[in-house]
Amino acid sequence: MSERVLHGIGVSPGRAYGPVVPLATGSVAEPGTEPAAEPDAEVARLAPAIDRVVAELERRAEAASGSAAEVLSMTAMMAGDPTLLKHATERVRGAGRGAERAIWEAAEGFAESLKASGGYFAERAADLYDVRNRVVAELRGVPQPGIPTLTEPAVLTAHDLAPADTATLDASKVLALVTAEGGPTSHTAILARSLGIPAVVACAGITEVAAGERLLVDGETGEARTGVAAEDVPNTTQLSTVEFSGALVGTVSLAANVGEPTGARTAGEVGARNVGLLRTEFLFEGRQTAPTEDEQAAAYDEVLSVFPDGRVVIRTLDVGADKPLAFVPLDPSPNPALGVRGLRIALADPELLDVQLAAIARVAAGYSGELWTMAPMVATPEEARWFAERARGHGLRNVGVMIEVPAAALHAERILAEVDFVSIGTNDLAQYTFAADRQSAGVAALNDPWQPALLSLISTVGAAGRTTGKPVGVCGEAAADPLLAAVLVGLGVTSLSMTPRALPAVGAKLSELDEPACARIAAAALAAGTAEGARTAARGA
Ligand SMILES: C=C(OP(=O)(O)O)C(=O)O
Ligand SMILES: [Mg+2]
Repeated sequence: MSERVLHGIGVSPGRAYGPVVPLATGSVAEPGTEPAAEPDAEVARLAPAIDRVVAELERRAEAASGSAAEVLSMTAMMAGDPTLLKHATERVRGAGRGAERAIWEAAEGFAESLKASGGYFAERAADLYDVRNRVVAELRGVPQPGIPTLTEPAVLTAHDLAPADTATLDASKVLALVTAEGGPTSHTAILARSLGIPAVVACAGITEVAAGERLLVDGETGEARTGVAAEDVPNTTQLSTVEFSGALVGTVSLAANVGEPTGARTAGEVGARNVGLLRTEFLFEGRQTAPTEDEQAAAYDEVLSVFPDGRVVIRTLDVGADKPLAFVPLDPSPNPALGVRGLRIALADPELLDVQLAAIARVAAGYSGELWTMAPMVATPEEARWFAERARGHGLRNVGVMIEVPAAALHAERILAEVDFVSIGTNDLAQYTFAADRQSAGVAALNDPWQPALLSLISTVGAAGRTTGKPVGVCGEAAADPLLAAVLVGLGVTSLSMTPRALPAVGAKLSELDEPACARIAAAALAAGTAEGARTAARGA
């Protein structure tokens, strides 16, 4: 077992160790150029094969959610683009190609022009090759390519991953992804980050690593190492629970994001002792009437019982025109992210909020830990005061708001004068800062939490926390990136809440660092001009 280090670009943080399963997806044999005997018959085969591919991709999009669904819908649109069929048809009629060869060449032509455009467009070429391979498989009457069902946890390696494959990965079995192609804004990278799977792209030589060989992958440094014996694997990759010893972690509280009671149990199993964000939408969605105070109290109690001595931050309802509820009358908004959502619903009709606050106050009274309550989508100090008065009126203490609108970040100090704490939602703060829909893969690079402008706003909020002596949390996806977590601490953030599976890696990273180190790393990232530059500068510092 020789030790070899392969270098790529780390695009989704975390370390993993396990056996390699190479993917042969995409390796559809190239069709020959022999002339078609009956051009009309060949042309007639094209449209139905393309339609079946579009249908399959749409089916997968419906089964997926979030950015995975978005990516799959985009690929389905690419497949259904009439120009693809038109160019393939021309190749049958003009050059006498068979249907398989015709679609192959038509897709190749498009892929070449995408590659020539560079950047984001070049990375879409992988999507187009996936479409091509699927259509060829359909024409041959064989199953469309896809990821095999994994029987044990494995590191998946591939030349490149098709979005349709990445989107349907079983995150519980895939330890890490390593591809020879791709870039930081490729779909593989976007989806791996959203699934919390460590990933390395542009890793030359990875396809030569044999099936079954053990690979140690670092999604932050971009290293993939072969020949490492299990007993030599650094501790962090073996952590199954949140354990850390360093001084810094003691001063920064780490917590889990939870979206429902089963999520609370999973968080408890990996050792989380606090919940920094309990999303309460699960109680309200898919029903005809609002949940009663009793129903809500029972659900909150179930979550609290997993963290008897911890701190749980409950966020009040955060829905809007994008996720309408049967019992909340809302005007259909042409631009739902900018419409009536989050606290704005409560401002228009406080009844729903009052029932929720009453339920929270009831469980707070019997809870042995600390229960904090916060409101989403707050834009002004006035709104923060309105919420705080209402929550305190129900007897709640520790009342805060989320900072996810740039206006709130800019006036964080005035907001902190009204409430006991704030928690930064970096997912929405990025979306509103860059005017870039967080659901849209097409603008994912702008929603990169390393963007220096986003870091500037977080720094304003961190400074406000230091001035007022009040806690500043981060509960967006940014907190789950170990190096970025260090930046956030350096910017003045005092608690980090994240998907439970990220806790061991973030805990391990912070335990290596002290406050001056975090401050240095943060200063380096803040001074950078681009997200990539901020990553590189932070790593260097
Ligand atoms: C944590 C956040 O809230 P959500 O993802 O639920 O909008 C956020 O916006 O960063
Ligand atoms: Mg949000």
